[in-house]
Amino acid sequence: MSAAPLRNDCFALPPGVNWTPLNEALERLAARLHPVVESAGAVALADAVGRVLAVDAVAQRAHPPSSNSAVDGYAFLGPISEVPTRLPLIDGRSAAGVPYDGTVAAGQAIRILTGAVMPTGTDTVALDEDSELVDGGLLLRGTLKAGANRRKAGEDIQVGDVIVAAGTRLNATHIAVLASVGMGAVEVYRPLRVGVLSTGDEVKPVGAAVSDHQIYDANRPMLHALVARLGYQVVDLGHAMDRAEDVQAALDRGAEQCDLVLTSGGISAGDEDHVSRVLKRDGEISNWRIALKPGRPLALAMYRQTPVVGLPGNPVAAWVCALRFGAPAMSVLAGAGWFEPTSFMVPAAFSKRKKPGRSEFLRARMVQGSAEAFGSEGSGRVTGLAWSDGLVELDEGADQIEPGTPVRYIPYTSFGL
Ligand SMILES: Nc1nc2c(c(=O)[nH]1)N[C@H]1C(S)=C(S)[C@@H](COP(=O)(O)OP(=O)(O)OC[C@H]3O[C@@H](n4cnc5c(N)ncnc54)[C@H](O)[C@@H]3O)O[C@H]1N2
Ligand code: MOO
Repeated sequence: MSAAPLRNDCFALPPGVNWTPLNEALERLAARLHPVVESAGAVALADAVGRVLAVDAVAQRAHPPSSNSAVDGYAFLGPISEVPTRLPLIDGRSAAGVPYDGTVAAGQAIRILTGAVMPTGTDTVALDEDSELVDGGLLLRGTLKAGANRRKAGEDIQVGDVIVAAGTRLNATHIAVLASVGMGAVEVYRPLRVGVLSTGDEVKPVGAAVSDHQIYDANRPMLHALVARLGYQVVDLGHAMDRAEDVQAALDRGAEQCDLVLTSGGISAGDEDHVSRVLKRDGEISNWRIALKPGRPLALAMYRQTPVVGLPGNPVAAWVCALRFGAPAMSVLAGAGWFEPTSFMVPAAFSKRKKPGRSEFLRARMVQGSAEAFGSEGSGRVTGLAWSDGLVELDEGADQIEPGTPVRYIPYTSFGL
């Protein structure tokens, strides 16, 4: 079954909306999107990491499947309330994978190893370290509650439990849970196909011969790496010159091959901003004027039924917008739902005067519990990207930041990186 496409007017702004606060813009975007991928059927667990679960995974087996010992020691019927207590040891033992198939009478004990099934008649285990063996019997000098050191059957997972919910992007921890109940395959969505397009007459691909008036394309490799790391299928739409035909041809390919297209550059109101122009002419574009630095010019458009996120050309602005808007948007389209990145209030290790009335993102990194900010806020300074391990998000109201002022730090890992 194929998923419904987004509506053409899905990014339209209400009349009269001018500068939109960041949080409002994010809420509005979250509300406009829905999943566009369909189930890809079952994939083997070994191939499932990074994929998004399409249906709830329901346990067909309990975990643990039977009561077993958490420790190496001696099993018997508890409790032990009077000390010292002597219990005769029976001949036999229960080991992991080799259960004891007899019954242990009340008042007797049996050797047991970690992970071994509790023999019939036992419910309690004394640790080796708390046990003394005297004349072939077990001598206990401490009391023990009934059930001590025993893991009950099904205490972790019961048959019928939803162990991983639909919409979860599977990581190693989910794989462990699924494997623990023997699920060898899971039903996942097909990966989201994300097109990446660079624009601009001055932009040349890495490897090309360049003159001083030209720059290497940093955004496309950056966005490729980001999209791939987030678990999506990258579709390289290449680079378009500042000509409507070029941009249109690239967007046409994007609309045919992708669920979403990320472009960079050419979206402000300049003479050569052909991305905006083509999207306006042949699609439905909405220039979201977000009260945000960097990343003011963010264009959201529908082009031949395909959403297009027009990122600013400056690499730092493209990065910030791709993370803060792009990553949660792609997550919704891919079936994994919108997310707000986990953030931490930490003391600033820097001073800054900020214009109130807009949100700002600084490239930041944590050093000894405080957030340092990159020395320059220039949106073309790519070195600050690699220097940083996250962003500091300053809200609209913030004005003067001093060392020690609490600021919101968002590690890059919070975006799924
Ligand atoms: N009069 C105004 N001019 C500008 C404004 C404004 O509000 N009024 N905003 C500035 C801001 S902020 C940004 S960000 C840029 C955004 O403009 P575009 O998205 O149209 O981007 P371009 O003009 O095409 O490029 C901006 C900058 O980035 C470089 N670039 C572009 N693509 C790449 C790439 N793939 N790899 C590396 N660098 C790239 C490009 O050479 C420019 O230097 O507009 C400002 N102007
Ligand atoms: O989006 Mo622009 O970079 O604010 O630098």
